[in-house]
Amino acid sequence: MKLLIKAPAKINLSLDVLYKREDGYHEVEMVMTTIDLADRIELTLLSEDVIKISSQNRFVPDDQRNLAFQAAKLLKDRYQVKMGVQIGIEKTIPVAAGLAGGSSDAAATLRGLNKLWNLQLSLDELAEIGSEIGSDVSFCVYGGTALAKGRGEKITELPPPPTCWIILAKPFIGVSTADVYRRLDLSNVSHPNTAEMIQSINKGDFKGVCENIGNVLEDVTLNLHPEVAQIKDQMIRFGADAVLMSGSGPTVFALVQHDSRMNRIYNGLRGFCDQVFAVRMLGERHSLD
Ligand SMILES: C[C@](O)(CO)[C@H](O)COP(=O)(O)OP(=O)(O)OC[C@H]1O[C@@H](n2ccc(N)nc2=O)[C@H](O)[C@@H]1O
Ligand SMILES: Nc1ncnc2c1ncn2[C@@H]1O[C@H](COP(=O)(O)OP(=O)(O)OP(=O)(O)O)[C@@H](O)[C@H]1O
Repeated sequence: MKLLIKAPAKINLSLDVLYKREDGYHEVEMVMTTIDLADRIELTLLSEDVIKISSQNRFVPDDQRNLAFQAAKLLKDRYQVKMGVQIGIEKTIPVAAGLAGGSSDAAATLRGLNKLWNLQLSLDELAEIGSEIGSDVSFCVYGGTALAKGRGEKITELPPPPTCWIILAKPFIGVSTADVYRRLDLSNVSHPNTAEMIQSINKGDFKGVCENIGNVLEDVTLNLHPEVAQIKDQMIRFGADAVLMSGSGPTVFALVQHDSRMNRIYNGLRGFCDQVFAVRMLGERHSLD
């Protein structure tokens, strides 16, 4: 038996850090949404008690360091599953880019194995298990649009944001999330207005969404990698309605409603960056069927 599951990337429409916690993590408030840029996970049921993993991408570990492997191991141990699985990962989401690629692969593996191993767990139960793998995994289990609190694992569903294009531009660098959080100086940040962002989404107010996007991690990565600021400037010059870095970066995204401007930004950035994508938001949550 074989299952093919999509693992979509996320962007952070807003990312606020409230304080550093005693456990070393940061207490966050983030508005996140899934986008139509996805890895493909192929799960094949094995009768032997083993987890095998493979990926063509040389930046993706093909052993227990892979977050999808960790997801399978966690489910297997917790529910004493005696069957095995072969996990094949076809990567489209850029790696170490602020788009939660590894987290989404792990979340898709949880959703898929729930079916393949007939575990009959709810999305809430899968999200709780996912939180043990990484802070973004719970959100990726649900997908759609949500407010994420705690260290990222406390999820409240939001309606889909107003329709627009998302143009993603990834510079020729990767970023370590732990390093960016470590360098964050909370005495010197300008906090996004999360409540206004949520209100704008609830009202379907595109202008409000554009006015309230913000990410406290952006300046940290911008200082480390000035090319991120250059990409932002170019997107604004080409007519973006709003521009922000996603997560800990370095990927930058533009929101734009007009097709002609989308084309201008997309064509203007191609060649200048490592990878450029023009995609839509997915809007809806994942279902378990
Ligand atoms: C930047 C974001 O991607 C935004 O969505 C997330 O906050 C990070 O999510 P993630 O990559 O799944 O994070 P994890 O794998 O749990 O943590 C990586 C490292 O980031 C730091 N970290 C992460 C989340 C958080 N709320 N506070 C932190 O300080 C910790 O040093 C941790 O060791
Ligand atoms: N399935 C996977 N896909 C990609 N990277 C993975 C995977 N599993 C583990 N990794 C490791 O995780 C690191 C971060 O990769 P990932 O693409 O998840 O970063 P990210 O998009 O910045 O994550 P986030 O936005 O959640 O902080 C990679 O350098 C890689 O070594």
